[in-house]
Amino acid sequence: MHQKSQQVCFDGTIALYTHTSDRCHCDMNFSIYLPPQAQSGPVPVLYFLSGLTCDETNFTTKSGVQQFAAQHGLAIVAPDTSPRGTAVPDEAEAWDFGSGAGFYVDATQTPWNQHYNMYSYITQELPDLIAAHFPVNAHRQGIFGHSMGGHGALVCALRNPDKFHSVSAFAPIVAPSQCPWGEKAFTHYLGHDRATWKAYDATDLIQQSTFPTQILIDQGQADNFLTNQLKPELFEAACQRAGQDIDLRYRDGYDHSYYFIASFIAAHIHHHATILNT
Ligand SMILES: N[C@@H](CCC(=O)N[C@@H](CS)C(=O)NCC(=O)O)C(=O)O
Repeated sequence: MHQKSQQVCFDGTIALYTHTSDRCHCDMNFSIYLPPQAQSGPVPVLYFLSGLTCDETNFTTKSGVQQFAAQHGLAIVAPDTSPRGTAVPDEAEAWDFGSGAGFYVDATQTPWNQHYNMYSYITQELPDLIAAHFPVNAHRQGIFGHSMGGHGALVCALRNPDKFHSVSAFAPIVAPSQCPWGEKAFTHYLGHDRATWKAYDATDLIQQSTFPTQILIDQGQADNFLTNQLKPELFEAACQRAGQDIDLRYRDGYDHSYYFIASFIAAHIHHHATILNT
């Protein structure tokens, strides 16, 4: 593991790292914010999964999360959104598939299956690496994300409630099997058999088992992707059928951007801190 940069921020540190991933068979990048409380002992850790076209720096530089992570004493880890590198297959002309669009699945189809193993990277390899090298309490982990990363956060949490105790999302893709972004990605990564998609679809998963703590979702009503890609109403209805506690907040006038995320990041950090710090 190699540290590429480190800077002081709100009396903690924000750093960028690269490491060789066993699961993705390439070098992977992540950022980690350690709050000031980490100087005197392990702190809870919150994973943030970004959306299409992003890398490990979008959330770190645009959301303003550090101020609130410092207040509540949470470490924040933001990984890249896909494997990358000259040996990693990509579709250079597509921004919604390949590099920057790993969709947080373990691909089963060639040529994607060798490197595009983001699900097991996020749920196993990365938390193990973070726990081994940083002052975090691996028994107090949460996860959240934006858009494709909101989908990733919901799936990772719903499938691993023993590992992730809190979950929230900004403008998540809640039903990837029922939207163009998800159908394109899943067809290539997972193949044409839609039965295999269910393990990566939050709206399917919530009908099998609920999550022990409330799911918080913020969604801008001026988001260009709301009606044809994100469809939060599908997840909300499935949660109601399953008896899942969900707080879906529609935000008048907000779009899909990091300005929207920055506007509501404080409430998301508070949500996670309330669960992880008790
Ligand atoms: N490239 C797309 C937009 C992609 C997009 O909105 N990506 C979101 C996540 S789904 C994002 O976070 N982009 C990076 C950024 O705003 O920093 C377009 O031109 O319509």
